Amino acid sequence: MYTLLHGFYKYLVQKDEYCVLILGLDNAGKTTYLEATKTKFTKKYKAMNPNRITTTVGLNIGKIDVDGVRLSFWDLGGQVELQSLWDKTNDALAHGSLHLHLPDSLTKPIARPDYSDHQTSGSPDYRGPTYFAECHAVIYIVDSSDRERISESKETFDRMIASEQLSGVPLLVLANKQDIPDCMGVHTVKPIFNQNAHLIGARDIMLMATSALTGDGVDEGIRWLVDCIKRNSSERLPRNHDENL
Ligand SMILES: Nc1nc2c(ncn2[C@@H]2O[C@H](COP(=O)(O)OP(=O)(O)OP(=O)(O)O)[C@@H](O)[C@H]2O)c(=O)[nH]1
Ligand SMILES: [Mg+2]
Repeated sequence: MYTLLHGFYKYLVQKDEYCVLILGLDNAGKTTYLEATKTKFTKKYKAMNPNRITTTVGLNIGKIDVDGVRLSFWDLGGQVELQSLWDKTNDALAHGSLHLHLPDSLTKPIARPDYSDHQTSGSPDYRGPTYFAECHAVIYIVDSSDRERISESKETFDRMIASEQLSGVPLLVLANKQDIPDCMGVHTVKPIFNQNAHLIGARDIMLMATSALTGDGVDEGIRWLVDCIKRNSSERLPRNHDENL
């Protein structure tokens, strides 16, 4: 009886939880965007001063509730030597199966969602689920003011979407830093990211303008993504999906 009532209570109050990876080159504005998103969707959230945001070595996590679901964001560092972690798991670091020249802080396990359900302790080869396999959507952030690195950003994007583990996952590409005069507008960034469209496959994809610094475009992007995640939820079930309910 208790189990039944508890299950019913959970059904009433528990929100479906989905994970969103925030990726892009270093300096694209990922962490600033995560702060802007938390500010937009969390009442009384005290945003961090953008000047105090430093380059990410490891992972930042943030949660928001929007349109009846909970989104958990994983904001990973974009520096070249950190990109190889995008399709890995923290457990690979913990087991020493990666041999990268990384700062000490990264050779220790970094904070990330609790995957204890999936752990099979004792196996040195255990790799666990990867960020790519576990996420429900990807936000890819582009620095629209950096013409010199736009092709590097596109190449990195192509490598990312070629991953089988991301197939069918909705993608929101953000042409960020639109507040900077003379930045590339959507009409310039879009055709660049539309090249090699065959790699994109069958999935929802949208390119939008945004400024993580002013918050412009944050709301629209997140609401679009939530609609796509909900539509795709029979393919990628929410994290807290309970088959007994
Ligand atoms: N003008 C302007 N500056 C921005 C915007 N978004 C981010 N920045 C600046 O760009 C720089 C890098 O921002 P971060 O958020 O740290 O970039 P990141 O993508 O997280 O970088 P890594 O953690 O190294 O991967 C900072 O100086 C930010 O203030 C924006 O929309 N407009
Ligand atoms: Mg960062």
